[in-house]
Amino acid sequence: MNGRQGPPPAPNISSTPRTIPATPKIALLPTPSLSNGVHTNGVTPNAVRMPEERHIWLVTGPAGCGKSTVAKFLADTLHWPYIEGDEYHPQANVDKMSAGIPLTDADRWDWLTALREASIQQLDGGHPGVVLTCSALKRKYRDVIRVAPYFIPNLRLHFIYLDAPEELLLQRVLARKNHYMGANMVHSQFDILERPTKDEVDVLSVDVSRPADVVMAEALDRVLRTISPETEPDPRK
Ligand SMILES: Nc1ncnc2c1ncn2[C@@H]1O[C@H](COP(=O)(O)OP(=O)(O)O)[C@@H](O)[C@H]1O
Ligand SMILES: O=C(O)[C@H](O)[C@@H](O)[C@H](O)[C@H](O)COP(=O)(O)O
Repeated sequence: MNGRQGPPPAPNISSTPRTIPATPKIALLPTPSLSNGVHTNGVTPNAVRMPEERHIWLVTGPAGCGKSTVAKFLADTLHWPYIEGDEYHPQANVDKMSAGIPLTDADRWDWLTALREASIQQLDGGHPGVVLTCSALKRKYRDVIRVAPYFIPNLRLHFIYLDAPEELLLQRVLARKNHYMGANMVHSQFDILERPTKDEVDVLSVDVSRPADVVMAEALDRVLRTISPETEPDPRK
């Protein structure tokens, strides 16, 4: 985010074959039988109308992995709101990080719930999806965000984990200026990092040791492949 040395080049996505979903639509579900099995002289209840799926895409990984870079690109391309996690820290957290002191679990809980609530608010406002950045270094932090579907019907939560070795991210943070996260914080993040495990099936992992345009194009492609089923015409209509 702040202090980036100019944005990386926009990726070449002209070959991306998928259609970008626009606004949420209402899906018609098959007409159900009444729960007591009674059919009313051939008259069936009106089709049940359910909102189509909505999405939170959470871009995760340690400082310098490219969360802001990738998330802004996804949000711009999909025309979805973008929530920059760094902007939701209370001042006390920012002061701590600026002084090179790693946050504790206790420092992070309110921040994580604030990010979850901000995402829900955007979806409540009518957006079909939202892109959020948050390092979400531990599984239990990701689990805080995983509560979101409790509050929003038909919400699907997805993580994009931006994967790169510590030495590479250290170089990127060293080159980044004017950000409260100094390079001295990178090691502490890797110290506590719990990489998403295979059973976290809502996580896509992207290798970010490649150039930014390649990374952004791959992230977009994988997002579109994940959400595209509901953009295809519903054969029941
Ligand atoms: N794939 C990449 N290759 C090279 N530099 C990158 C890449 N992705 C991001 N950067 C640069 O690395 C720095 C950190 O990226 P940023 O998006 O701020 O990461 P984060 O939000 O995860 O801390 C920025 O200067 C950014 O321009
Ligand atoms: O751009 C960055 O350097 C990171 O995104 C960074 O700002 C940070 O990771 C968190 O906002 C702090 O919280 P954590 O210590 O939980 O990562």
